[in-house]
This record gives sequence, C-alpha cells and structure tokens, in this order.
Amino acid sequence: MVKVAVAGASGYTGVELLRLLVGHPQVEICAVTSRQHEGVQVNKVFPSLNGFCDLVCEPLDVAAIAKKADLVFTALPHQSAMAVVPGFLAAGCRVVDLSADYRLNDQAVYEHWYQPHTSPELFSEAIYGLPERYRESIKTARLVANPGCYPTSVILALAPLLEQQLVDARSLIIDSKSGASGAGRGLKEGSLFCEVNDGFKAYGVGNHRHTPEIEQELSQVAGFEVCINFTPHLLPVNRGILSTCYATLLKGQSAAELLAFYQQRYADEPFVRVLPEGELPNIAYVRGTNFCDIGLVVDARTGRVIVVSVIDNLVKGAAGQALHNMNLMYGFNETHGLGIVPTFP
Ligand SMILES: NC(=O)C1=CN([C@@H]2O[C@H](COP(=O)(O)OP(=O)(O)OC[C@H]3O[C@@H](n4cnc5c(N)ncnc54)[C@H](OP(=O)(O)O)[C@@H]3O)[C@@H](O)[C@H]2O)C=CC1
Ligand SMILES: CC(=O)N[C@@H](CCC(=O)OP(=O)(O)O)C(=O)O
Repeated sequence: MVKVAVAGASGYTGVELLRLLVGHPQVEICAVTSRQHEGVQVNKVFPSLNGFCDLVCEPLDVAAIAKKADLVFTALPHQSAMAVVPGFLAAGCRVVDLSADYRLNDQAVYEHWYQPHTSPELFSEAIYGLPERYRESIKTARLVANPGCYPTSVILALAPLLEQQLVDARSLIIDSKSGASGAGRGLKEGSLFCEVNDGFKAYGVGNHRHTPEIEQELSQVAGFEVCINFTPHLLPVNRGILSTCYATLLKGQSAAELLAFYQQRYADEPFVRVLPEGELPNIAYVRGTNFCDIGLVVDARTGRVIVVSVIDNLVKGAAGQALHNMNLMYGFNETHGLGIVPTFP
C-alpha cells in the first residue's frame, strides 16, 4: 500500500483525484488539505464522496503531511505549489505536481510566462509526466510535473506526425476548446454561469501560458525548435477539451497511411484510442475517464492534415494522468484506479 496525500483537496482536480484514488486497490489516502475548509470532512465539502472518503481537511503543513505520506499530489495553483514541493522532497516524499511550476525546463521561459521561480534547481530533476513519452523516466522520478490539460491533448495529437517527420513543423495551428472546470473552483467573474453558459469565446489568443509548454514538448519530439499558433476557447460545458490541430503534409500521405502510423505509435498505450478512418472524436465519449481519443482527416485541396483529439480535462488532463504517473512510480498495473467506462449520455 502506498500512502498518499492530496494537497488542494477542495479544488476540482483535488476532488477528482479523490474520486479515482478511493477505487485504487493499492492506495491509502492519509491526508487531504484545504485552508478554507480546515477541520471539515472532505465529504462535507463534496457530498459526492459520501461513503468513500471522510478525512478531515487539514492545513498545508509540509512536515505534518510528510510524516504520514509516501507520495503527495500537489493539486495547487502554480506559485503555491513551488512553495511546498521542495519541502516535501526534502522530507523524503515523492511528488506529483499538477501545477505548471515544474513543467518547463528553462527558468527564463518560466519567468517570462509566469512569475519568478523559487526552486529552479528542481527543473532538471522534474520529469514531464506524459506517460506516452516519458514512461521509463517517470518510473524512478522523485518529482513528476503533471502536464497541462491543453498540452496533453495537443502533444498526443501531433507527436506521431512530428516523430515521423510527416509535416512541416512551422505550419502548426492549434485550436482548443475547454470546459469551464479547466479554470478551477475558485470564485472568478469569468466562471459565473451567465458568463459561460450560452456563449463561446476565444481567450489568451497569441499569449496563453500553455504555448511554451506545448512548444517545449513538440520541439523535443521534432528535434528542433517548433513555434505554434495556439488559440484556446471556453466551452459552455463542465468538462472536456477538444483540440483541432492543422499541419501541412510534407509527402502527401493519405488519411489511411497516417492513421496506420497513429495505430502503431499508440498500440501499447492503454489510454489512447485512435479512431478508424471516417470517425472523429467527441468529448462526450471520454467523460470521466483517462482516455484520449484521436481522429484525423486529410484535406487534399490544402495539403493539410487536421487532427482532432479529445480528453476530459480533469482526468487525462489532470487527476487521471497524475494517478497513471503514480502507478508507474510504484510499479503498479498502469490501469489500476482508471479502468472506467465513460459516462454517456
Ligand atoms: N482544472 C483543470 O482542468 C486542471 C488544472 N490543473 C492545475 O492543477 C492545479 C489545481 O487546479 P484546480 O483543482 O482546477 O484548482 P482549484 O482552484 O479548483 O483548487 C485549488 C486548490 O488549492 C488550494 N489552494 C489554493 N491556493 C492555495 C495556497 N496558496 N496554499 C495552499 N492551498 C491553496 C485550494 O483550497 P483552499 O483555498 O481551501 O486552500 C484548492 O483546494 C492548478 O495548478 C491547475 O492549474 C492542471 C490541469 C487541468
Ligand atoms: C478553461 C480554463 O480557464 N483553462 C485554464 C487552463 C487549465 C489549467 O489548469 O492549466 P494548468 O494545468 O497549466 O494550470 C486556463 O486557460 O488557464
């Protein structure tokens, strides 16, 4: 049994972690934290957990939590995560950090897109927690930087094309749409019902902070620096991300040929489902699960391939991927705690 703590249990990714962890046969949840709900049982904060988890929320006291936990999931906002992650590591815990604080490997790039960093010395140690690319390094990592939700959907969609050098890496245009839970549970005007429901908008155009994360990882795949256009949109749904990725083909492959590459690339991946020719994914068919569904079309008129991927932002985009990483770190079956069929309708 591995003893795990969830720091930030009163947030959306925190409650999603608890939902998945309570069904994991090799995990004991030993602590949950929240400042606003200190002293309150977490199932009072989220009645969905009634009968599954009744731990009392405690303050984020690094020493006290490190005494109980082998692994800590830090489901905290960026900047708050870096305030505690070094302490957990120093106390002997392993950490899966769901924030953006350790995803970028260049301090200057991080500080350009975020704010000053207080533990950049950990950048070289942190492993980017995308199992489909870094499975072996994750197994022995002390610190896993769980990928961002948009980057997860985009990297999985485009990596096979770049790995095989099938597209012009300067031609990448990415349009992503996210449900409102991507913005977290904190109170903000932009997350109010009337601001999100019945509307649809682009935001962060040309300057969203996931741009350097996507570029870093696609550059790793391509072997040279990749520069993208990335436009996120806010969808009036609770969960789900759909990314539409456009790239110019170099050798005019057909959709069938490209899909064969994707099938081969992801053949052994338990959570990537490549759809047959003629089918495109829908966020409704991955809801609540760790799946990433991918489909594609070739537009012969423009010579471009259009790849569409979907994930649940709270699962493959956050808590599910974090749990997958934990399974790798402890040598557990990769699908334990994640063998869920999507809820539809
Ligand atoms: N939502 C999503 O789809 C995704 C989110 N992420 C990332 O995961 C992290 C968590 O996101 P999410 O769950 O959505 O966020 P929420 O805002 O829903 O939750 C944040 C949690 O952190 C706690 N918290 C906030 N500030 C502090 C602080 N200074 N010190 C200690 N605890 C704090 C909050 O509880 P309290 O205020 O009670 O202490 C709450 O439990 C973020 O970094 C986010 O960007 C990553 C991928 C997807
Ligand atoms: C809809 C929405 O607001 N989404 C968030 C991104 C989600 C997220 O949590 O990003 P990190 O994992 O990098 O923290 C945003 O655009 O900032």
